[in-house]
Amino acid sequence: MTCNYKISEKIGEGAFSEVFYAEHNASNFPVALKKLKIESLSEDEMKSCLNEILLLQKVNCENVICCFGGFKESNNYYISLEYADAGDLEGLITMNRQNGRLFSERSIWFYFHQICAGVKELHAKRILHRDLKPANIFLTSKGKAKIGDLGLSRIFSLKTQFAKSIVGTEYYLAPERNSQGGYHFKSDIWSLGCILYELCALRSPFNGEQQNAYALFKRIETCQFPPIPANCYSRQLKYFISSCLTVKPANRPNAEQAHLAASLMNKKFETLRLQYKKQFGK
Ligand SMILES: Nc1ncnc2c1ncn2[C@@H]1O[C@H](COP(=O)(O)OP(=O)(O)OP(=O)(O)O)[C@@H](O)[C@H]1O
Repeated sequence: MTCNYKISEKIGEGAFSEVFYAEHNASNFPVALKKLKIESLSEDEMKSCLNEILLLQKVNCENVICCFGGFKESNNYYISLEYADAGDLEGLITMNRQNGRLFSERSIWFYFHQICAGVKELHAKRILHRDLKPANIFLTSKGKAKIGDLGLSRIFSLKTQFAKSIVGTEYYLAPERNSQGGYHFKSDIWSLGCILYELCALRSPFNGEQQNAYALFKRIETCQFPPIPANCYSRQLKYFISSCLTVKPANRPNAEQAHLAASLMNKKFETLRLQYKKQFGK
């Protein structure tokens, strides 16, 4: 695949890539083109990267950013991804925090059940995300939430962990990541719990004021987090958070169970909304 895209402005940058908005030459179809900083990859990492792209192309789910493929051009390697035109969940959470506005429970389940659908699909394909967090949940103007930045995080994980220990954003890591337990499917479920908590509290559960890495690991290991705002959210929502944020991975739900429960809650709140609209006309 050669470069069939008109590349426009840079829309973002990560530790190992720059991302550009681009349009397919023939169809004008918009994509996010991720240009990998190849110099930061060894030959083996590059090989894993290519394998990963093949794997990602097999994922077909409306709640996961689609990977169209990769190509090399003039010593640069690009990955072509579905373009999300409405920012990411972190941006939305920040906006609510700045405006002093909480998400309604209906919006929380609306986004969260979609995120669970994406994780369910990845886990069904035996793919771990490893870096689920609001910044990696992309949004579209049609109201879709899509999990992005996956797969590559597997290759970059060691390097990224190093990068993150510098900037200190390990708030979403499961306790077993800090021990011999290693990372597995239930670690992604822990991260789901962190995201659900953050949608309610507008801050991550383990993001304490002025804490060092040791204090953070301790809080994660002992599962200490402040309660979500009182009297705003249902018992089921609080239960969902605590079942994901459980130190023993075996006690957390799997992705299928999480998706089922979140979809039922979404349906319940959507029905309530429709009933309200019928009664009051708004
Ligand atoms: N599919 C996409 N659609 C729209 N914007 C995107 C897409 N993918 C990435 N971006 C934008 O590009 C930015 C950088 O993304 P990238 O994946 O390179 O790095 P990151 O995930 O932010 O950081 P790091 O890789 O260091 O963890 C994102 O924050 C986002 O603004």
